[in-house]
Amino acid sequence: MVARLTDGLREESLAALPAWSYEPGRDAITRRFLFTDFTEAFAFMTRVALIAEKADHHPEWSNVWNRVDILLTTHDAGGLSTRDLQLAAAIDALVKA
Ligand SMILES: C[C@H](O)[C@H](O)[C@H]1CNC2=NC(N)=NC(=O)C2=N1
Repeated sequence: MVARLTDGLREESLAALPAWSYEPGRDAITRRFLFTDFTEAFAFMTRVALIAEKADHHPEWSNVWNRVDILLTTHDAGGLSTRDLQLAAAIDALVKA
């Protein structure tokens, strides 16, 4: 099983993911994505879903029209792990492309 990140490692790793916010209450990271409309938002969610399923690591998320809110944490570890950092980086790459 993957381990929760230590405080030091978490701070260091999150410096590489500046678009994400740390949520201490959940030991999670969150990011809001805004698109032009629902079609664009849902297309993004579909791409994230395929990546998440392949990695067997899934976001907690919600969608309202053009907005997608994503929270990443590792349930098996009880907090943030390297699996969340990897998924966050892959999601960032999707919106940068
Ligand atoms: C059995 C399966 O591998 C686990 O339940 C996976 C699935 N997706 C997961 N996603 C997230 N975010 N955290 C997990 O601990 C997790 N565990």
